[in-house]
Amino acid sequence: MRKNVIAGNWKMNKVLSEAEQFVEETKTRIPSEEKAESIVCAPFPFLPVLVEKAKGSDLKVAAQNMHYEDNGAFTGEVSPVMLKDLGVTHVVLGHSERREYFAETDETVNKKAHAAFNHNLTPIICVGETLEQRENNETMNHVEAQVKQALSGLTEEQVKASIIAYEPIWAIGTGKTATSEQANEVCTHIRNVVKQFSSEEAGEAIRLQYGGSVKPANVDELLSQSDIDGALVGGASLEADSFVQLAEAGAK
Ligand SMILES: O=C(CO)COP(=O)(O)O
Repeated sequence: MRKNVIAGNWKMNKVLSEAEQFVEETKTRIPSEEKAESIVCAPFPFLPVLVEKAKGSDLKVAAQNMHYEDNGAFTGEVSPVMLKDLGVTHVVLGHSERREYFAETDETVNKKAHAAFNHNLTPIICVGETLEQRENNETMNHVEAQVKQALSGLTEEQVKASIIAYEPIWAIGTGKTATSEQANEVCTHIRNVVKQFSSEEAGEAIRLQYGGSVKPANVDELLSQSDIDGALVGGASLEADSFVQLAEAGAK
């Protein structure tokens, strides 16, 4: 049985005091780690404080991006070495907003996935199609190419440990959720792609999240689907009560 993983992606929101308050309010209310994984993906400046605050609880702290090099002349960037040193456990890679606004490519996502594993960080790799691609029936091919390139060169064990978030771009922040059938159809395809690309076992083990206007009212239906093992949540993860409800849904 794959354990659900519920991750709140705060994007560029909150100030430190609000972030601290969120962790204070949620860390004792989320389900135990044996039942579901609960993660907050916070802006870089909050990470050390949040890791410290979440210590001893089941809440994990993730970064929303990182560079693939360990160190060097990359002004403004943050390395996997720095994240690991802080006690961060997961890192979101290739979010569609980074692909669109910050020139993230499948190639850099792949380099970052390798860098994450080199430093014992679990990557949450985002893939998904635009509305135009969906309307042109290109969803499956597009997502398949993104998945194959992101996972290229990883070992079977690394593929098994990866998390892929399927986030149709047209459903992000729009209030338009993919139907649970639409979401599952793509996740099933991703799982089959991983089975062919890596191994049957890796395809069974890898966890696939859905993201795009997930909220407490639709999360149960999405998580009940055969190939959806969690959610990557933007807007509805910003409030403590809503995040706790989502995390609880992951443990059902
Ligand atoms: O991009 C997302 C999570 O990474 C989804 O955002 P929303 O849940 O706000 O649609």
